[in-house]
Amino acid sequence: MAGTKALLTLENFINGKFVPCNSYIDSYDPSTGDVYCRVPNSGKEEIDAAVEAARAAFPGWSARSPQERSQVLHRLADLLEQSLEELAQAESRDQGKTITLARTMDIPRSVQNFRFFASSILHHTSECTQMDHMGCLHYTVRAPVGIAGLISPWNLPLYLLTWKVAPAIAAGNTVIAKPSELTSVTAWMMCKLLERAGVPPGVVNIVFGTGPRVGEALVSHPEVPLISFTGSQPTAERITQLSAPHCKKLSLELGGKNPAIIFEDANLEECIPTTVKSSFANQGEICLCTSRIFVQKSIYSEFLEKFVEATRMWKVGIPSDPSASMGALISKAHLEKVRSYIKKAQMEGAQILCGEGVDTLHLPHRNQAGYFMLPTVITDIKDESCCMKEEIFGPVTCVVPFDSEEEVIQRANSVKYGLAATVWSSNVGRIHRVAKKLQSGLVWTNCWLIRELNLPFGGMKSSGVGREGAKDSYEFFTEIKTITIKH
Ligand SMILES: NC(=O)c1ccc[n+]([C@@H]2O[C@H](COP(=O)([O-])OP(=O)(O)OC[C@H]3O[C@@H](n4cnc5c(N)ncnc54)[C@H](O)[C@@H]3O)[C@@H](O)[C@H]2O)c1
Ligand SMILES: N/C(=C\C=C\C=O)C(=O)O
Repeated sequence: MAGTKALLTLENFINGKFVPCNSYIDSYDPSTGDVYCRVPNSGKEEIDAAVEAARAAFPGWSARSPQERSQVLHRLADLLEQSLEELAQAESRDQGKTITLARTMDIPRSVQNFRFFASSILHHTSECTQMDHMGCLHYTVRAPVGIAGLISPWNLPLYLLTWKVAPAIAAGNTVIAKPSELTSVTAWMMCKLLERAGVPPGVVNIVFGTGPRVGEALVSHPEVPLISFTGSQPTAERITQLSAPHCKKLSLELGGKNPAIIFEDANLEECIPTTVKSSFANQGEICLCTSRIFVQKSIYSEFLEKFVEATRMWKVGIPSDPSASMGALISKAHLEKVRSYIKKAQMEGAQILCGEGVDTLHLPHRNQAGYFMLPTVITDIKDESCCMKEEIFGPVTCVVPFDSEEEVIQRANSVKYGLAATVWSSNVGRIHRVAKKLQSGLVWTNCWLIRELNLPFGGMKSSGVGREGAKDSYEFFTEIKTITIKH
């Protein structure tokens, strides 16, 4: 345990109050490797207190009209926006991402999440059917489920936490959220704004700590009927097991092994910079990042040369450097895991064209122990290699050639995941055909990560269960009832 002097110390937020914890976990600054923060190491006791608060707050909050709840969400969005710079600095320091990404993506999107659900909650309708021959009218009503358990990962901390909190409370639930123990700071900062936004005590409770301890206490609690989880597939398996005895409602947003398919008629001027970004944005730590690039044979050499050149321009720097394209990875353990994949690829005879082990990374003296690595491009690798099958979740991408449309679809689909794919071609017919055949919850063609929040977001196969979005999140965070009136 590090000395506690000058360390930022977080507290749980339960029933509208900050509450200290009996024990704490060290949290590291990824750019230096130094401990800089203490995160509550909560457990069952804290979950019990949060459940009590959420239970007490539920009748009042769920009885408010959608318009009243919407106003509260709008106020929270405004307050987050007023703190944008402070939140961006904190997110960048806590996660290792560049300040530019935190300023332009993470925090603006967190604001947008509240604004979006504040608006969408006002526009849902229900179904009604007539059965005149029986003298009956049938209709549906929806009601909030109750206490929602929300578990989020470390890669887009406030972005993904608010993507769950906003629809859950908009629909009238009360929530207990557990952010990743590796990146808890911005969630704690948001708690400071809740009272001013008009969120009543107990509506949003945030309990910090590790997955096995506080995460499992939340998932196992019999009074939490619903769990919305974003994270890895092995954790999802555990959550599914723990939820099964209670028949909980589950939403699981998991990992990916996302292909980019580049046909010979692709516009390479747009495709190359976008594919560098889709491979290495946020250090490759986005579930939607490209990690398998299939390039049609006739343009393979040209693509590879230009792609490697563009990757070498992708600057790795300290997170606070506004000119950096990539910061530090989340942890020492994760850095080692990512590096181990590169070693395995080398042992299998693959070629590392740039990055780790090939180029030299220059860092300021005080960042030498930070968790940095260069964006790395692997080629001459078999589809069966673990680098082509498993989620690496780091700045590593593999480039391989293909001959035909049919072949590339089969190869792209040959992994257990099915989250996001990109397809590059100027042939509209082909784009529609290929997009339809890919086993992927999301397909971006001639672009990447353009989000339309109204539409379903999520993966198929081992990438998850359920979808998030305006209608999908509303349906998940409510229970439907069919009522029949005989007249
Ligand atoms: N599909 C998506 O939308 C999406 C988005 C972001 C990240 N991800 C995935 O998340 C993973 C990276 O995030 P991670 O390493 O934080 O994932 P993780 O599964 O290790 O942790 C995610 C969250 O679950 C908690 N947790 C861990 N063990 C738990 C347990 N036994 N019970 C309850 N909670 C537990 C963690 O503390 C954390 O809050 C990658 O696989 C990535 O693809 C998916
Ligand atoms: N859930 C979303 C993104 C997930 C990214 C994973 O790392 C979103 O954009 O809504």
